[in-house]
Amino acid sequence: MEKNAAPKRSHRLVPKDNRNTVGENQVDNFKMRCEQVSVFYDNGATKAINSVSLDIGDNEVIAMIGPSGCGKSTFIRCLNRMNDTIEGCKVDGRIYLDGKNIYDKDVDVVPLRARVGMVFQKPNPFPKSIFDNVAYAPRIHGLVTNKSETEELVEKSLVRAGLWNEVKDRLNQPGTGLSGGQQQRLCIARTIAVNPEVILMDEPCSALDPIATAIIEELIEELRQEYSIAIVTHSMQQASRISQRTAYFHLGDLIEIGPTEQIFLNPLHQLTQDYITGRFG
Ligand SMILES: Nc1ncnc2c1ncn2[C@@H]1O[C@H](COP(=O)(O)OP(=O)(O)OP(=O)(O)O)[C@@H](O)[C@H]1O
Repeated sequence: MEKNAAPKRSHRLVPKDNRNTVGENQVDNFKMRCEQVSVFYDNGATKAINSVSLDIGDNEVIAMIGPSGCGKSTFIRCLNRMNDTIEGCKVDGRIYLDGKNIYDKDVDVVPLRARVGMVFQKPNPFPKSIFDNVAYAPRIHGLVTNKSETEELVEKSLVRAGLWNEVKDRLNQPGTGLSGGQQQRLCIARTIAVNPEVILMDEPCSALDPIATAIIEELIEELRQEYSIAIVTHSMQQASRISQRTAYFHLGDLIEIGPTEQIFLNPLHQLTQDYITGRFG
């Protein structure tokens, strides 16, 4: 597409007042399947997500976009039950990970959050050494039993997060002493150290400069070869650079979902079109 050219349109757009999801919300090779997920805050007084159904595919990056307050973070927090930690928050619907509903009563959230890891907006290393930041969770989950196994896993995770060369000579220094971009890669190393299947990222670059952002984006593309990644981003450029599919949310509704290129070049819904052309957001 020519720079600044208007998206081409070969169809009538679905009107704004129609809040049914348009586009293909399911994929054949899904890792997670969400069915009619609704989320309420304040003991049911506020509905933040309204019956959202979508799949997270194997080895894909799916971007969640939409105006502030539309429910992107609330939605991805459902995928590893992080909303359980918020008092008065209730989640309805079903979310399957490899065929098992993660909201079933017999699901233990500790191993679930290892399988579905999360990287937050603000890098949040533990107040520990770089080494212990990465070693902490594998030790707790019993993935390592001795020093050499731990060293091997820490190195492997830091290599995969693209941080090893920068920190290998100062592993005993505090993680909090790294730059913001390095801290975020440390948090990614910490997440992948427990061998997750899905990685959730909630605006992982919003606190970073453009160079650190570019490094994380390259890393996300590499990680996709091994994991499924769901990322919330405010940056439409970022969504179009790194994701294969995009989900557009508006006031708690999933308005449109589909291949990223289609969402940005040829959206089906008027609300998506308004958002990507900067009419609100
Ligand atoms: N802990 C909470 N308690 C009550 N309401 C909440 C809570 N967290 C979010 N909300 C509300 O739920 C709605 C969705 O918020 P959410 O943070 O998920 O949106 P978002 O799209 O991620 O926003 P942003 O892009 O600004 O981060 C908003 O109306 C918000 O005020």
